[in-house]
Amino acid sequence: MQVRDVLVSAPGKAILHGEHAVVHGKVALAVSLNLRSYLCLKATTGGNLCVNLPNIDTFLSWDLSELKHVIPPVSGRRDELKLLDPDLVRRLREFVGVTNGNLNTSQMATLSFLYLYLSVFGSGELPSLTVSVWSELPTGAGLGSSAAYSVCLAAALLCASGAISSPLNDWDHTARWCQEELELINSWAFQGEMIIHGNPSGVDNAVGTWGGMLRFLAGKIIPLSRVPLLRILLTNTKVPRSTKVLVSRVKDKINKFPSIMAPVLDSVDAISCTCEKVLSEMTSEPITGEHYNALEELFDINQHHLNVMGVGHPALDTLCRVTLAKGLHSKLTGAGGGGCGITLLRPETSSAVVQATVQDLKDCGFDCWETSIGGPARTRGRTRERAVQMLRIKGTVSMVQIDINQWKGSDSSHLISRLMVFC
Ligand SMILES: Nc1ncnc2c1ncn2[C@@H]1O[C@H](COP(=O)(O)OP(=O)(O)OP(=O)(O)O)[C@@H](O)[C@H]1O
Ligand SMILES: C[C@@](O)(CCO)CC(=O)[O-]
Ligand SMILES: [Mg+2]
Repeated sequence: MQVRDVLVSAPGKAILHGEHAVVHGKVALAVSLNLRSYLCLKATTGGNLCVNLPNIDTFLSWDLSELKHVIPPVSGRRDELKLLDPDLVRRLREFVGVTNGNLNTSQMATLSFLYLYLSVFGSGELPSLTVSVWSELPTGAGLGSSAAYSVCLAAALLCASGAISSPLNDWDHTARWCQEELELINSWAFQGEMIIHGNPSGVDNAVGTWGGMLRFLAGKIIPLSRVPLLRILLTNTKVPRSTKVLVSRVKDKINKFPSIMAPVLDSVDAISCTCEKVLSEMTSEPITGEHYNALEELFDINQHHLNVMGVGHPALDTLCRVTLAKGLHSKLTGAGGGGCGITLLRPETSSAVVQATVQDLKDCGFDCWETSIGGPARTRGRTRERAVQMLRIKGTVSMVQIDINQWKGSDSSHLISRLMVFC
């Protein structure tokens, strides 16, 4: 089978409000980050499937003749993408040698890769490929690394199989797919997330696919086009955690104390809706200190709720305390239990205060960096450099032209060069 070489990229995300509650049908607000994952897929002739995942030290190769036996006898192309094919999952778990018990980092990534590969190509001839994924995102830290990985896999495999087009745009050296193709990528990425998370809401893969800021409610995705550009600090406490474990911990708590937890989830829902309203006001009227006061208070209230849900961590408490000492407000982002937190910076926050806060957080052993989220949706009518920069911020899943020279001088050139080592 003839497949095309593909290089794709998808962004990570930060959740402003609604993590965990969104799994239980409440509103979440999430936004893409200018940190991305990159995937290079190359057709080969060796009759095998190779995967290189340098972020998690995983380098594997299988004979296609062995892999063919994993495909269930009645497997065909599935249009219902809301559930996993249990037979294929069971066979793959046997194939990777984990029939029961939890999968480790490498096994989860491998299983979701093989699941998507066999689902996309399983009804025809299996192509010989090398797939390499490299990410700027910390793995398993709350910034949507699993979703960016799944979105890249879905986009590249669908594109290589011819199920979606491979549009390329000379103007900014990236290309995006049409709405229908993005929906297909998103639903396949959701399958990858199901293998990694167990019970994902779908918010992370939606941001990885569409980028920008989204309101997500029970699978319904509403892009928020009118949002202000916000300065934030992202802090990685470096405490390892697993989204799957944390999501199931919250579920257990809800089952144990339904009447106590239901109002907490309702309150988080109201926080997301209130935040959305404040953000919208900030684009339609002059921004005042009151807007920032409200955003800060919403961070504080939500952080308390997340502690009540049992997904806090002493390192996250430290983050909140250290930033508050400088007058800044923080909350965890993503699944919590460690991982990353987000700190809101006000327009008047001086660079001296930012630098001192970053230093204090680094002194706690954390990684910390300033970035921005939100901002206007348009990327047209800008210089190429500005467009590339905006794309990294707004960041839909996109196809990237493989000619590295064209990226010289852009932020991404060194990343793509590193990725090419594996291609
Ligand atoms: N660059 C990568 N290469 C291979 N696998 C990855 C990569 N990034 C993430 N993964 C897979 O995703 C898993 C981490 O997913 P998890 O959902 O726990 O964290 P996250 O997505 O970073 O955080 P959150 O879901 O809170 O946003 C890893 O154990 C690994 O299996
Ligand atoms: C914790 C969670 O709400 C967000 C993880 O980034 C899980 C999910 O929505 O799938
Ligand atoms: Mg995840």
